Amino acid sequence: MIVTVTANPSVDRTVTLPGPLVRGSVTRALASRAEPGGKGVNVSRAVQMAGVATTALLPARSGDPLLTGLDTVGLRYRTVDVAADVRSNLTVTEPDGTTTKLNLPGNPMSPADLSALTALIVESAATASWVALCGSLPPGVPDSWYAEVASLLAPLSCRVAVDTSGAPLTAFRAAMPDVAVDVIKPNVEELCEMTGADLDLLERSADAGDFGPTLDTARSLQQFAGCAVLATLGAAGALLVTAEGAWLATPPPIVPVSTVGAGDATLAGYLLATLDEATPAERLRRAVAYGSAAAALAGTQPPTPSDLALAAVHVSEVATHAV
Ligand SMILES: O=P(O)(O)OC[C@@]1(O)O[C@H](CO)[C@@H](O)[C@@H]1O
Repeated sequence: MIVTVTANPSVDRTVTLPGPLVRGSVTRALASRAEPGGKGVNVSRAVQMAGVATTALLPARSGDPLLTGLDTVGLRYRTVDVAADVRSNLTVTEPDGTTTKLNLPGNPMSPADLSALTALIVESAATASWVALCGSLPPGVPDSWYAEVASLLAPLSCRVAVDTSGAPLTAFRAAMPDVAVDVIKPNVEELCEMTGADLDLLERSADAGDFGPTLDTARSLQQFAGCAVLATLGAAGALLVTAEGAWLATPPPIVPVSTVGAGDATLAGYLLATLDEATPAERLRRAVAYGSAAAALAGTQPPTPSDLALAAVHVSEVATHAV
């Protein structure tokens, strides 16, 4: 059972444009779609499509359109009943796959609702092999909350994954290595936020085909935090650094349609592969196959196993040096 936590879920509205987005003008859009979203929800949806048991934990009032969406796709969830509607996040996609996202802060969460969500996580974790803590935190939730939850989960037998950004990520970084998790999934910007590495340098090197500085940065985070680091590299793929080694994976060429949820699919692929006791290289292969399959789908759709081009993902073991 993979349990996901989305403290700040969303209804994802995607608008498809016929051409490039022109700021300050009226554009006649081609189509729109609305889907249940939020990072943990997306992870759960991909896990569910793979036929593996999953429960998404989230705050939402009974009857919320997000829950109606989850009922439609048959995703199992447990909620803390809150007063306000779940936020809507807007995505605008252009024909070349350029994806622009406008995310709202979410509704303030009361201390009582937060305590109820924390208790629900601990209760659900008792039967979980993984608990994935995903996404931003709504107003009212302290930035340190993920670290608190991870500490509560530490004595349990479940493994813990963290995928967040901004202030909650900074707070989580400050709590490490005392607060231990099993895997953390930063993108390159987040990797730099966590390590103080020079984003410009990493990006310039990557553009020149040299992932060495990114790998070394991920190694230093892995050594500091003691957990696996699954770092996403956008269209270039992802890398995995563990105590045993480091691997770089590049995806097959795809026609990008919407990158929303690609990172969540990547995490889902990684978690699913661990349930099969796959080697680190194969975990990374599955992660990258999931991420690139998600980017080729419209809106926030989760990929299914039949969407994966596993054999076309190139995985190689690479050397790293701590920085
Ligand atoms: O505002 P957050 O919590 O950082 O991200 C929320 C979000 O952008 O993440 C998912 C894609 O990863 C979307 O379903 C959702 O709209």
